[in-house]
Amino acid sequence: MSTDDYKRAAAEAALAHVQPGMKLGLGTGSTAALFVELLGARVAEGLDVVGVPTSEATRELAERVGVPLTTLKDTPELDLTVDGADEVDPELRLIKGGGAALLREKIVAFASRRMIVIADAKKQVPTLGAFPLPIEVVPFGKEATRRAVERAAARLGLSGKIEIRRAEDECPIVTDSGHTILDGHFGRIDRPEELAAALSAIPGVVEHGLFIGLADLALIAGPDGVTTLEASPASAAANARRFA
Ligand SMILES: O=C(CO)[C@H](O)[C@H](O)COP(=O)(O)O
Repeated sequence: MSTDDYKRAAAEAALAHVQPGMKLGLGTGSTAALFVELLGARVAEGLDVVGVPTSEATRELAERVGVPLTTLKDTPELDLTVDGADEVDPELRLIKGGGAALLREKIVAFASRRMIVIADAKKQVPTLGAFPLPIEVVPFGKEATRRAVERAAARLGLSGKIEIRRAEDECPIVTDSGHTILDGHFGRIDRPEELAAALSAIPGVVEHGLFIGLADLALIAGPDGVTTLEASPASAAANARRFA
């Protein structure tokens, strides 16, 4: 089976968690796109759900395959978000943002009672950081912000280039919310919580791609089938407290 087959298997497994009447967060990326397509087929068969897309790309896809959409303005609390990830560690901490949608992805995940991550087995890692960490920054002062990120990372013993993500024409890419992405090539992030806090404290950093305490379940598809990883009871309880 190919990686795409595994992505599809993970997306199919997530469909089993969708109940009629649910308000869903719809992730971004190739794996999440497969989920949206499968969801569209179920909607065509009569499934009644509504979704909030985490990017313009997902909005366009959902419209094309017939998934009814809403907004966080009209539907500020969601039942379940299904999204992909660039890396998943054993504690269900994630790196996301390879598709530059991390800001909306995190807002939507945070507005959801549950988040299910769908991924092929290559995304499963013992320690986060081999995938460059996306950091969304305001374009104003981006070089100063890049240097501040570099210093904050160095204080945590992290080195490695921090690069402005560029399109093929060499211009900085622009996210759906009009921001720039920095990619931190840290190699290994031993203390993601500390890095997350340090990044969040930098003016100009809008959001970072460390998703900690958001995922409740990961459905990881590989040669041995789909493996289900669950968040620790403490993490699940912290997630639930968001709506208490
Ligand atoms: O975070 C993301 C987009 O911002 C994606 O979920 C992540 O990049 C995984 O994408 P794919 O399923 O294509 O491997």
